[in-house]
Amino acid sequence: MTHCILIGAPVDEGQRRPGCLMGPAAYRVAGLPRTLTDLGHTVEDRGDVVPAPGRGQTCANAAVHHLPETIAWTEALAAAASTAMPDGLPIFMGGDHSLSLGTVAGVASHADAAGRPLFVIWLDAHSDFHTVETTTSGNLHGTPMAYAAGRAGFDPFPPFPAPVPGENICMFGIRSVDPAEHAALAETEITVNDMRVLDEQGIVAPLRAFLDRVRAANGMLHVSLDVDFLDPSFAPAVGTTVPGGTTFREAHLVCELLHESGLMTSLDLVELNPFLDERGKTARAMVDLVGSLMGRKVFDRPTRAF
Ligand SMILES: NC(=[NH2+])NCCC[C@H](N)C(=O)O
Ligand SMILES: [Mn+2]
Ligand SMILES: [Mn+2]
Repeated sequence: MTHCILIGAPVDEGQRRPGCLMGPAAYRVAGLPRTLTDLGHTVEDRGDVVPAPGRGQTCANAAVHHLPETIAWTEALAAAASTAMPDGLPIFMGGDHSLSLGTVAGVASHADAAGRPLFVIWLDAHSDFHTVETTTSGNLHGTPMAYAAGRAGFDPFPPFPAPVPGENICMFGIRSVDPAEHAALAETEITVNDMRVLDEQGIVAPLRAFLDRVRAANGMLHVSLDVDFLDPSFAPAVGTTVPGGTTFREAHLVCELLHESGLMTSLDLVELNPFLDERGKTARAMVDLVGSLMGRKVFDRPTRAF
């Protein structure tokens, strides 16, 4: 039994397709709280985070939009995350992926204070490894992984509290990487399990290899699940669809293995844009995946000893 803390993060400023701000409401309507209580967990809904007004920060990259608002979200969500961590498992209901600038910062400062290493698994079509200086779209939802890894180029932001070492980061499902991200990733120890790796090796071996490392280090594990990790055929409600995503079964297998590991300590659900959905099917698919992440299975089998 886990105490689940729902935190709404209606962030829309990190991209240009309005609608992600409706995400937290869609998760509630699609039955996220009930799914968790049916699995025997307790649920506390802390409502939606409200950021302070933006303070007018600027940067040299003219493409960047909504910088002050995104910094305000980052500060508010980092505070909400570090406050929630000692109380249970925070589940951040987004909101676009720029919300992870804040959630991972808050989780990282908690892990640092607890003296435990933080690991991050990034379930996404994109690497989100731009900085404020390198993004060409100017959409800051393309930057949170670089911020968490401690890349330079985030001057207007608060310094990231305890940068996550590249060895502790695993990207999964990747199939869209911009040239500047590619060059920067090549300089890191980050594991990039792109779709080619998953096509060749399947889900289980690469995921278990990472989870074994988290366990061996007694690490905390932040899971960041972007809707576009999923194939758009069953999860269309996202502004940045990329064909060739994980199938329904592959995505559930990822979630089942994460649950079996018992390692997840915080979760982001990001990029759901209910305005682009078809009768709530993507919201429901995401809620079902959280069910698998939190212990729903078809049959109980003895879990593999890690
Ligand atoms: N969280 C996301 N969906 N990110 C998509 C980023 C796409 C592209 N790399 C950009 O920077 O604009
Ligand atoms: Mn993303
Ligand atoms: Mn993405």
